[in-house]
Amino acid sequence: MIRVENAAFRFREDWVFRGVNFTLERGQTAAILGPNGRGKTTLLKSIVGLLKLAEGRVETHGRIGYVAQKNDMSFSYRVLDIVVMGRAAHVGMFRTPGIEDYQIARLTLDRLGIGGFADRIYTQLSGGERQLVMIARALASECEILILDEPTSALDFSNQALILGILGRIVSEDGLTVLMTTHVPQHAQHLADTVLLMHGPERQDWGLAHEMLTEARLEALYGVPVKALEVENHGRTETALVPLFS
Ligand SMILES: Nc1ncnc2c1ncn2[C@@H]1O[C@H](COP(=O)(O)OP(=O)(O)OP(=O)(O)O)[C@@H](O)[C@H]1O
Repeated sequence: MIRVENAAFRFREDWVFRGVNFTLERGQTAAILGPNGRGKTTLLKSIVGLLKLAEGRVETHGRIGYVAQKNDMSFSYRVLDIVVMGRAAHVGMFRTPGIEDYQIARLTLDRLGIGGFADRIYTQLSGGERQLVMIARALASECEILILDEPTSALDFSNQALILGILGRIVSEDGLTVLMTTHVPQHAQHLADTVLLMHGPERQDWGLAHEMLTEARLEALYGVPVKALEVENHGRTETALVPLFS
């Protein structure tokens, strides 16, 4: 569970956001959308405790796994060792990871379909491959809350589908609570129960995904026309949200 009450943050005198309120229940998924620079990353960092709110409070129940937007690790670690780092909370101080930690790390890589990366050097992977490894590291921590900052931004269509599928599965199978940012309304529509639209420092709209992800609300958010098109997907009728560029 994540509860955010009256949260506000500022860099020097500039408010990034004020009066953010929402409660994300255990086992639910929420997506945060908004134009660049509206404070999505800052809000996530405030929730995981990397930044301190100027006002308000955050309450979380359960271990948090956090996947940051940028993961420019410069050390030439093996992928398996990076994923094992996700086990830190289970390993304890002044101890080294054991066989079970390595087994869990390997199983997590397999679950993401990247078991073959285990012995590769992280810095030699592509941006999308690194993103998958960072998600594996967070999942290996056996977290109860997974917080992801644009988890699909560097991924091709096939890996977007893979990650959306995995996130959907871990919510239904493991009961994880997931909070993610995205610039793709379609991804929010696919995964999220609830959505936070960050318009600007004083305006954030929180509500059920189908109430937030509408043509009118997305047009107001991004300032470009958005069309909701009905499409067939595996026998189901879905709405595809498409921005129109002039
Ligand atoms: N360390 C910092 N010092 C001062 N201002 C900052 C700092 N980090 C971020 N900001 C500013 O805070 C605002 C919010 O940034 P943030 O990265 O949270 O936005 P975002 O919505 O995640 O953007 P994007 O979609 O581009 O990732 C921006 O105006 C940014 O310039």
